[in-house]
Amino acid sequence: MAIRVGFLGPRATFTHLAVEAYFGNDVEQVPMTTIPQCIDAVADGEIDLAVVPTENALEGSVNLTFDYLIHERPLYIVGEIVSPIEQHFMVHPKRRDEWENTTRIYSHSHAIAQCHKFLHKKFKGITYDYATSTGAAAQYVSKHPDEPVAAIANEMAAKEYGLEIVRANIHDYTYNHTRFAILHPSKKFDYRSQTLLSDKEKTTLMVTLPSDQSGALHQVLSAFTWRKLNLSKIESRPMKTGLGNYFFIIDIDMLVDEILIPGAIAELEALGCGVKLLGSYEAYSIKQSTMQES
Ligand SMILES: O=C(O)C(=O)C[C@]1(C(=O)O)C=C[C@@H](O)C=C1
Repeated sequence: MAIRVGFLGPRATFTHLAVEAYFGNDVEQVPMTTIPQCIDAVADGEIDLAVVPTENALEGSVNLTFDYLIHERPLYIVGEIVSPIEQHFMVHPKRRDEWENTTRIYSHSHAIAQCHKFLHKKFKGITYDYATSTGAAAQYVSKHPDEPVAAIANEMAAKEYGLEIVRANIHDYTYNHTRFAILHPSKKFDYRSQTLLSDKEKTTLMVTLPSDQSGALHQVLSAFTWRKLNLSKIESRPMKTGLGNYFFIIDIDMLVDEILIPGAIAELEALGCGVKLLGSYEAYSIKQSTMQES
């Protein structure tokens, strides 16, 4: 039976592109409407793996993903896909010649945030509507040919939903990439991409600090520093238990070994920190596509 992979759908989202690039035709693709639905489905065993966005180079973390994983349904990260993101402005073909009269722009909040410079210049004061994904926005535009609405989405979405790209590559900065996590209920899932090569090994930890202890974060960092463990990310998120209560997501640039990472974790625990392993996995990168700016 094929592996079932859920992802933030519908078809032709960036998450879907990441799934296609990593898994090819090997798996059964299961589009879901929201990130929590993807996480619930894998936690409940309805699918084997879920692929969800975690971080964008221009807009930062996808907070919903980490918040839902930390507070609601704990799962492990068993792999990571890093994909280039090219945002295009698209309308229904009926509105091809009047696209500049658009009065409503529809997309995922992250996609809109990645294109603020273009939107500010071309559509100052316009209304934005937030969709569950860029693909959902494109699907909506295709079903409402008479509304003066445009979507921001990728090239696959324009093809899938029969839309016309009237401005390509509208994201504010050329280096625009998003990370996607592959999630599973246990620490390891035996699958290797046949199409992409792994280019990095990572371990992600969640760390809570002991309350009211001066220099605690400094001590946490030094547990990694003196072991020469390279950190590629440290980010704080609210615990949702009170103002000023935060946890940290820390990415270490290596797989869990027998000595260094267990030693750092033991040191943090001795300091009174809470430490949880969120995953130890390989990261894979997708190459840039070829669409040029119009
Ligand atoms: O809406 C999509 O197409 C998604 O896959 C989600 C998402 C995100 O959550 O950041 C993924 C990549 C882009 O950065 C924009 C949107």
